[in-house]
Amino acid sequence: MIAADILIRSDCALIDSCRRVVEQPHDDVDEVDFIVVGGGVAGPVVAGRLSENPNWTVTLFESGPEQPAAIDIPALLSSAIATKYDWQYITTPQKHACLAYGGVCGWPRGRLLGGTASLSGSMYSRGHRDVYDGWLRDGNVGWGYDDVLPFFKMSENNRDYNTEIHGTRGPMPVQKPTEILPIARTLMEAARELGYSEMDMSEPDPMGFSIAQLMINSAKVRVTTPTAYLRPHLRSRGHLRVKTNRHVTRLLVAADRRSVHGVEYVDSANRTRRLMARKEVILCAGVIGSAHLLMLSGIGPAEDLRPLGVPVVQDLRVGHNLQHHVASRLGFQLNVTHDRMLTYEAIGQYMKQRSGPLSTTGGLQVSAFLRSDRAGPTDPADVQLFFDGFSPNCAYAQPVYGGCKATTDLVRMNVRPVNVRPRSRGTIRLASADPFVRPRIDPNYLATEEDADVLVWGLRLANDLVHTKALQQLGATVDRSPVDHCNKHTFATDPYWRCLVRYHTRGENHHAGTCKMGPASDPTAVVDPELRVHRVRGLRVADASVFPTQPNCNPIAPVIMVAEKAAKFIKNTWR
Ligand SMILES: Cc1cc2nc3c(=O)[nH]c(=O)nc-3n(C[C@H](O)[C@H](O)[C@H](O)COP(=O)(O)OP(=O)(O)OC[C@H]3O[C@@H](n4cnc5c(N)ncnc54)[C@H](O)[C@@H]3O)c2cc1C
Repeated sequence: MIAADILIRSDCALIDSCRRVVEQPHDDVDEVDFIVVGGGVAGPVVAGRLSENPNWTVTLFESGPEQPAAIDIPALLSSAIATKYDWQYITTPQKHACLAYGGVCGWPRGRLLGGTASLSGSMYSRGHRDVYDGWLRDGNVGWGYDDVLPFFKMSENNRDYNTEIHGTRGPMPVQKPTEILPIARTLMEAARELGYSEMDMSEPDPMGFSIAQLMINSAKVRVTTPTAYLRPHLRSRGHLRVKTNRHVTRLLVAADRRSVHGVEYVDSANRTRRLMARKEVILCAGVIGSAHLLMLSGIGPAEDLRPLGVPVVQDLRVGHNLQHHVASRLGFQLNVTHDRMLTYEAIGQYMKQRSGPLSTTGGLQVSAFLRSDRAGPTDPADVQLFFDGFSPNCAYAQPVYGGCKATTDLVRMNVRPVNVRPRSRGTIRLASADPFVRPRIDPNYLATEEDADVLVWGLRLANDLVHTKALQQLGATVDRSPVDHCNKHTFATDPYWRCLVRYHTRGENHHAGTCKMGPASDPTAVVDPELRVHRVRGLRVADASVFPTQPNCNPIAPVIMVAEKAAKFIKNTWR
């Protein structure tokens, strides 16, 4: 990755390497209008939009550093996982899942500009319209599908579709890969054989298979929100400041406990500092970070905060309602030799022609939204499928994808069924009043039998896919090598799949819900439908933590939509 980073930085036309944030060692102001905490997906959107008003001063704090430029190369999408750019969270031991790993599953989360999207597959999808209509039914006025659609379109510059549901003038480029790999065509053929049709993953009721649209530009460079919303303005907007390597440790709450007027943070020289906000603080620190900061500041469940000596500002259900898509996987092998190696030639080919092994996301070019046998005939999809493999060897990090061995052997792939409408709910709880002690993350995976059933259905389908004529022509064979704990069951029977999902569980990196949005009448709500923290002035939350129920899709597009709406609310409040 270092070689790729150096080369890519030498080409400013290719990538934003010449407009990267330069770290400022000193902070010279004590007060601004708006403080945005977290430079992941949502933070750059909020900061970028607020700074459109030249009269407002805006500071964005990000705990981690700038993105290394090489992360934007499609095939290196997950290369920062398990590095210093990853918070590397782990769950508490689970009773019903992750059993092959002592009940503990890993949670990669980005600690750098671009946040977790910097580690992501860049897939663009929005989820079923009923998810948003459900938010509206629960009292979130202004959040039904017809209300949120304009905010999806506002951010989108779709280069494949110019229809009424897509935007074509927003800052985020969205398109299918220009070079579709033969394996992606084969997977689509396999899906057709099983009777599935092709869809646009952003339809209001997405169902079927698709060559996924990505947040990628025509130069085959992945685009995250700092690139789209911040970097173009860093030079021209002196009132917008992006401060990397600044970890916010708590909110500054007024003596009457009814308003927030700034933040305390630790800078890269380990100095504790304060910045005051004349107007608002907006938390965009993600499902873990935003909940953690609220609880450290006394906004959270009183019964958890008091024993830790944290004075209670507001007793709100922060950290509850944690939702997480959950997955398992079926491995298979193709009778095809691995030709997608991570070499200097591959880097050269990418730099000169934007082609070759580095230019694509491999098997992740294909995805699917499907109804399992647990879903009703008109229900939203409850299964999403991903395909791992056909990426340069070792471009993915070890802990997530199970080891890395440079090889020219036969290609190995995974089909990954994901339960995207899990019923189980978990918690994030404060473990200490010390801001550097991580909170306790309990996703409570597969607490209901229905959640496991959905994955069992997904594994059966994965097995059927591998046995289609299309994949058999490539000599596909399912990996039956012994799987710890499940060998006592006959392969491909329901007891075997049931064992696999509970032992070889994987969190699917899509988290939500720890600062739930809901009206004042909802005792579990943390923010109101304008994203203001209930009963606390000057404080909003805008990121995946506010989703009352998780969209049944990849969450980056819904997070951007939330951030666009947040900016609109704030502009309306202070105009
Ligand atoms: C491997 C992987 C693949 C994925 N693939 C896809 C995909 O293809 N498509 C898709 O739509 N989604 C994907 N996702 C999910 C997606 O990346 C997340 O849902 C999304 O990034 C959440 O956005 P956010 O703004 O809520 O949080 P984040 O992106 O996590 O941003 C939070 C930011 O806040 C910072 N922060 C936290 N605490 C503090 C603090 N105290 N002070 C200062 N800064 C702080 C963090 O460092 C981080 O930069 C993937 C995730 C992973 C891990």
